[in-house]
Amino acid sequence: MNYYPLFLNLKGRPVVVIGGGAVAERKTASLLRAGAAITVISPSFTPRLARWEAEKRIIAHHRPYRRGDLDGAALAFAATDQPSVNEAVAREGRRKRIPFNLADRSDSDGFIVPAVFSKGGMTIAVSSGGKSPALAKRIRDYVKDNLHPEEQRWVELLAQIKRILISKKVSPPKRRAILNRLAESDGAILYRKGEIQAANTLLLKLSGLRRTDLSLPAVTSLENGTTRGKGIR
Ligand SMILES: C[C@@]1(CC(=O)O)C2=NC(=C\c3[nH]c(c(CCC(=O)O)c3CC(=O)O)Cc3[nH]c(c(CC(=O)O)c3CCC(=O)O)/C=C3\N/C(=C\2)[C@@H](CCC(=O)O)[C@]3(C)CC(=O)O)/[C@H]1CCC(=O)O
Ligand SMILES: NC(=O)c1ccc[n+]([C@@H]2O[C@H](COP(=O)([O-])OP(=O)(O)OC[C@H]3O[C@@H](n4cnc5c(N)ncnc54)[C@H](O)[C@@H]3O)[C@@H](O)[C@H]2O)c1
Repeated sequence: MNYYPLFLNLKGRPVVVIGGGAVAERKTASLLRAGAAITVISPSFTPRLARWEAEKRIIAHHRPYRRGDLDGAALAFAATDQPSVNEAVAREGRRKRIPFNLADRSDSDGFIVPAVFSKGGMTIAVSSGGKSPALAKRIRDYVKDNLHPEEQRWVELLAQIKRILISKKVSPPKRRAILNRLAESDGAILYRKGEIQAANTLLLKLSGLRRTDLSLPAVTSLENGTTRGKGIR
């Protein structure tokens, strides 16, 4: 199945999780990271879910799912060990046009959740489309292990440059060309090796910006990290 990948802003949005076991706990953990307003409904809860309830990080209803539980939800997750209950949640989602996730199906007509790694401004999401979640997890771990911390600084730097180019009203095609050139360059590798001067020269050359344009905190903060040298001036 070719699912459509996207990144949702769930900050403050109501999300319902049906089930209180290991899988519900994992889905809830990632929903908490996204800042969703989470209600978990289940007769039993893992210790971690119970702790989140005690800490008021989630709302918990200690009872089985019943029709109507999805009312007002932006998203719903069915993660019980009862296929008939999960299917009932899906039916309610379909009827009310609330996107739903079925944890016990690999060919869901709802949405599926990828294996995710997120740090700094970069998120890596890997999906096998339901074929092998274990493999998606392994590939995510491989990318994670090979993503150098300097890459995360590089993202911040490119974000700064993008904002400067927009504020200077550089035309969109020119902006795109500059930012693609920078993303494809060896800049991150040079910073990683501590070759700050060479990296700065490359960055200024490719961006077409002047040194004075880049006297921004996120850029100069390169001086404070693992890299040595004088940073950008
Ligand atoms: C990525 C991750 C995200 C998350 O859940 O947060 C996720 N599963 C993870 C782990 C994992 N899941 C399973 C194993 C055991 C090994 C294996 O089976 O491979 C492991 C590995 C482990 O536990 O170590 C078993 C399993 N999973 C599903 C079924 C039903 C079925 O296949 O029929 C069964 C059989 C149940 C049974 O045997 O009864 C179904 C789904 N699991 C998905 C996502 C969606 C597809 C994503 C995709 O393919 O891209 C989908 C379709 C629906 C959904 O849940 O969204 C998360 C990584 C967590 C992390 O980040 O570390
Ligand atoms: N998607 C995945 O990543 C993945 C991974 C492993 C297993 N699974 C599937 O997900 C299911 C759940 O896995 P688990 O390890 O969390 O199981 P679990 O046994 O730890 O938890 C099941 C939870 O469902 C709750 N529940 C049972 N009936 C309910 C009802 N009527 N209303 C609300 N909650 C109810 C139980 O109280 C319990 O909290 C498995 O049966 C399996 O099919 C999915």
